[in-house]
Amino acid sequence: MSAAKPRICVLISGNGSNLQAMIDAVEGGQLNAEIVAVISNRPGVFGLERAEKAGIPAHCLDHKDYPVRDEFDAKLQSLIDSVKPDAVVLAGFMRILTAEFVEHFSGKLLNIHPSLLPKFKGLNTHQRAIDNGDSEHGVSVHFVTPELDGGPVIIQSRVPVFEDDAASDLAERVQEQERRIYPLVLQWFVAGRLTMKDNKAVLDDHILPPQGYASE
Ligand SMILES: Nc1nc2c(c(=O)[nH]1)N[C@@H](CN(C=O)c1ccc(C(=O)N[C@@H](CCC(=O)O)C(=O)O)cc1)CN2
Ligand SMILES: NCC(=O)N[C@@H]1O[C@H](COP(=O)([O-])[O-])[C@@H](O)[C@H]1O
Repeated sequence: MSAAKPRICVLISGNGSNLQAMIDAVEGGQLNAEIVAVISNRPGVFGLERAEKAGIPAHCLDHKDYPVRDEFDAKLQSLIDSVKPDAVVLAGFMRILTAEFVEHFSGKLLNIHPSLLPKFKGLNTHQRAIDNGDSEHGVSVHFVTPELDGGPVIIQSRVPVFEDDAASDLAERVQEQERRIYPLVLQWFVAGRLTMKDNKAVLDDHILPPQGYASE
């Protein structure tokens, strides 16, 4: 009998391009895990269709049904616990999570953020980089902590910003890197090579620098 694979629960809010990269990596053998559930806080998003097409249980927990943030997070936590994940992966998930929720999943809660953290925490990162006149931008994968986008960075990938870039152009360039690095990080995690210790990201027993592992 084959050993059970590490279990990943993915949280989304929209298109699901990062989810699709994970699905493709599982199906292609680059990610040795099982995506056991996809949960969206918004109904009718394409990411839910991607999950259903891949035969993955897809759930919508509409945050609009829970005006109180703590109640939404408690319901979300209970749903996630029911699938017994080894990793909880935020992939375009657009809700700020309460400290209680984050602590409950501490050390196995990851996020991908479309900026070179600590620059541009929060939203609208591509337009902010353009407005700031930056010549370089990128993406960070990090462990999630209660501080919004403040968790220890695991890896970053950089892209150029061109003078005639619109935010959509830059987003496309960044998302090409996202699709490359997130499955890689998840494989590190499910293989037991990546952990969070004392609010630091540790890969193969080496504490990673603030910018994380330097991706080519
Ligand atoms: N406690 C934490 N929660 C979350 C983190 C985190 O690091 N700590 N990462 C974010 C992901 N994220 C950026 O990568 C992010 C998501 C959402 C928001 C935000 O302002 N959300 C608003 C609603 C916005 C909307 O619905 O369009 C809100 O929750 O009120 C900022 C950054 C995930 N959560
Ligand atoms: N603050 C979180 C955030 O902005 N996440 C960003 O949402 C986009 C859509 O993701 P998706 O195509 O995987 O749904 C991605 O670029 C991701 O970095």
